[in-house]
Amino acid sequence: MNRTARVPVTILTGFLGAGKTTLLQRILADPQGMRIGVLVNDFGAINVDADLIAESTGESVSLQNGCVCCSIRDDMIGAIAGLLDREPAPDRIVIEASGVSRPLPIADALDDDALSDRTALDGIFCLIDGEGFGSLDFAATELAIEQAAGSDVVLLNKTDIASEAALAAIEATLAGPIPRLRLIRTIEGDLPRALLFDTAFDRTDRPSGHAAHHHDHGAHHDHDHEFSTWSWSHEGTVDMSRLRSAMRRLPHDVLRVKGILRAPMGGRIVLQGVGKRIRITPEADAALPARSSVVAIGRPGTLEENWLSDLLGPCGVDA
Ligand SMILES: Nc1nc2c(ncn2[C@@H]2O[C@H](COP(=O)(O)OP(=O)(O)OP(=O)(O)O)[C@@H](O)[C@H]2O)c(=O)[nH]1
Repeated sequence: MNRTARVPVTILTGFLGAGKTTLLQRILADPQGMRIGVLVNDFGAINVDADLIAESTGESVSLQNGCVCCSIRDDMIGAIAGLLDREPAPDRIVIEASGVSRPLPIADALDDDALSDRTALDGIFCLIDGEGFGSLDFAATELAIEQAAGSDVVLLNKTDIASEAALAAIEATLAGPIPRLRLIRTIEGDLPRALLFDTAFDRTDRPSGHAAHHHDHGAHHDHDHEFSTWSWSHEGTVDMSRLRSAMRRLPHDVLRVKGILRAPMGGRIVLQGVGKRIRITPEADAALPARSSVVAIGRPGTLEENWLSDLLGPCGVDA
């Protein structure tokens, strides 16, 4: 790509656990000759997503402990500029927003003086969890719809485990607030590359980030009031059966839990929980992580400060 050309930027958004990292891993597993710069934002203190994609790309930046659409917006602008400055520069950039962020303020940030001459917004994709959407509380449903409304295309994901009735209900729910809804049903974010990149979406009917959702950067908007995160970290390995038992006792108020843990026999254990669906996957061939780390996200005030450490502490084997 010509160094003076603007680098296309794709934004992946969608509520917690909808499948953004899975789609990003899919893109990076088959970059089709492109050098892809990646920015991964995790709302919690530990960026599990960054570790999950780290083996696929050397061109990634991770931002955690805040949301790129508001509290760490300036960090995002600096991080994207940093990606563009790398030698060789990326051919395109993919941003995985945190599950609680709105996409339009991220798109607006590309108009910042530091980026406007160097980047061009390509597409905004919103993943929706076809199986879990119906169980979201009111506020989370609203946020997911807002994310979808601010996107070019909705990827109605997890269609392998969602009922046809659930999928049809989601489509009907989105069609109301989003008159020109473009929706594609997917499994693990799988869609043809031609639909993902260089799509030249018509955005004339889309309001700008600020108009779209009264999103005040700064004092009035702060995800800390909407979501809380809890983290647990342990230097040693983790006992699988105790971990399984702990996850059976995961409080219902937890919206999302994920982690990468040190496996006793070497390798790692990937923990993924979205709502009631928990997946614990031993990956014996993966590199042993430096430590075991788990992050959980829920609503403020629903759980004690130390609940995650109390739950997972007994799973730790050695330090
Ligand atoms: N059955 C099924 N599982 C899926 C699909 N897509 C993703 N998953 C699983 O859903 C869980 C969450 O997926 P992620 O890709 O980590 O979701 P995310 O949107 O990046 O999550 P956050 O970054 O925490 O918001 C993981 O266990 C995935 O393997 C799908 O189409 N079908």
